[in-house]
Amino acid sequence: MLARQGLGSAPLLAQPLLQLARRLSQWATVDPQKLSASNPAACLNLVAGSWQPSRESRQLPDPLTGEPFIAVPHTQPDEIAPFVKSLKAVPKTGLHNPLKNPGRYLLYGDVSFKVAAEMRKPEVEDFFARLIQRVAPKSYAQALGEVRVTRKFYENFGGDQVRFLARGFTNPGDHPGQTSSGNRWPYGPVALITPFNFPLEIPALQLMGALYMGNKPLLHVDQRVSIVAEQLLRLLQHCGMPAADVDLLHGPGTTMGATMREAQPRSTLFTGSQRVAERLALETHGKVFLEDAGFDWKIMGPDVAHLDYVAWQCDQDAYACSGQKCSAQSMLFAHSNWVKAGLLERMAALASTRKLADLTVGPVLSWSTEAMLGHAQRLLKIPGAKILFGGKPLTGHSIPSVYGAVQPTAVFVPLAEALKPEHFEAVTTEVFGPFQVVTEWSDGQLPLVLEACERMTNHLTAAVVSNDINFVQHVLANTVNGTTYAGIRARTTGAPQNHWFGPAGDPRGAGIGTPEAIRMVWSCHREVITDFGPVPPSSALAQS
Ligand SMILES: NC(=O)c1ccc[n+]([C@@H]2O[C@H](COP(=O)([O-])OP(=O)(O)OC[C@H]3O[C@@H](n4cnc5c(N)ncnc54)[C@H](O)[C@@H]3O)[C@@H](O)[C@H]2O)c1
Repeated sequence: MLARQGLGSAPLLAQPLLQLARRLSQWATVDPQKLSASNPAACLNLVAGSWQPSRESRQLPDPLTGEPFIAVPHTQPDEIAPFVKSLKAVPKTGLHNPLKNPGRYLLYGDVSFKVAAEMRKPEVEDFFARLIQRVAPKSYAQALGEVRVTRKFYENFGGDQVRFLARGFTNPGDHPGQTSSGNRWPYGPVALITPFNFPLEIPALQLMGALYMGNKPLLHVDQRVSIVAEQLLRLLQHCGMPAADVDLLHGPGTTMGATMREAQPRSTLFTGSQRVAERLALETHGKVFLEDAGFDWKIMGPDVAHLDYVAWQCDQDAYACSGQKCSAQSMLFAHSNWVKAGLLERMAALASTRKLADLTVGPVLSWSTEAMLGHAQRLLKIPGAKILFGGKPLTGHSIPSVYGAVQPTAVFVPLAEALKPEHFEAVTTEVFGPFQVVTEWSDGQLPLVLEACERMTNHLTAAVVSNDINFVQHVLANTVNGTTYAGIRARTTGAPQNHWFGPAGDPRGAGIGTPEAIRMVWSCHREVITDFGPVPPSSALAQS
């Protein structure tokens, strides 16, 4: 019942229209509206251009009702040989590079154009938004936002834009006939691993970057949501992508790990937890780009303005998608002027309007209810700590117990206590759910706030909320987060496709979304020095 309510929060397209769209487009193999225990979906692996089942399937529970509704291949390590063979067959020079098969740059410009056109159709947009909602429940607005950002990315790389990604440069040489040129070269066989929280956007943007630059990726998406990536691949094939350009491995992460150990991809992009990131960094001997944990902070300066807007942005940043964004606001440093102005009460009021019925709060896929409430209790042992709002389980639902369900929660911890070594680790632990830590600072305490930022280990997104240019510049000058928003409208979440998104301060840090991110993650620099002569006379040759 809840599932129906949540998913029905946007106007439903008439069923006949959806069916017509499905018939016309001829690529989708599931109907997100109809997925249920009596009508389960079945996923398939893709290897060397062919869709294949695995020996066993895993029955995934509907995150809102617990009913099994999707059978996904549970590929085991003794079934990975075809994936290893497929990746090993790829040369280091890739499927294309600036000197080989350049027509494929144009092919991918064309594929991107067609995918964008498909995604512009209301029924296709709705298809992906609802499929996302079924496996990673979030409000319709959030799911639709994910689809639209993805579509805009495809729009950005239509036409000649893929070819321009591989743009190089030349420098004059030392003598006639010599020039040097820098080229963007692919790695060839590569791996791409993505988590559950953005089932369409993260796989789509990183996958295309890999393909655009001439690599052949082995894609693995968290098994609980990989049905979305499979449907995306079917759409890509429909729009002209050669079927053998990508392999898709459904199954446990450990099977992907085993495949990588055997196939030895020449580069890997991993998005997910810090635990798995560090493991892969060791296993790949450092040949990995990382988008890992996000413990994201927001510092509010002394200048209070636009209280309603700023409170709304805080609520969005901390609790949209039930806090399951790597960019979610994990810690808020509010200047006492904001606290006096009533910011925290407004945030509490906004959080109280979130409800399961429209999925503005919903299941948490990687933290249980007990773990989140246990973490709150741990924080409450810190002197002066208190619950500002939330801190209780959601009630009246059928979310299976493997998933978490808590109210949007904020725990206040005094700044001086948060900084103590015995508390700092707990205070700065990323809870991947609707959970944030709030603290307050006063005039003269900015060095303590900046000390907290200096001691944190992850530097993904950050926000400096102020229109005081000197204050903003001081905070920016003394922090490193890779995606930092500054100004009274600063946020931590909602990265669109028009700017770089990724961590900083770690040489393994990856990026997503922009031409620079694609070039950095999915290609390497190759310098070619041409030296065709004329050759100087023998009399001019001196030994050195
Ligand atoms: N920095 C970013 O851009 C970004 C974006 C989204 C999520 N995240 C982070 O992801 C985390 C949430 O996701 P999670 O906890 O489900 O991540 P996770 O690390 O458990 O899983 C991520 C992916 O890794 C795979 N995996 C697991 N073990 C593996 C192994 N041994 N070898 C190869 N692959 C393996 C999983 O199947 C999944 O596809 C949060 O910490 C969040 O901040 C980061």
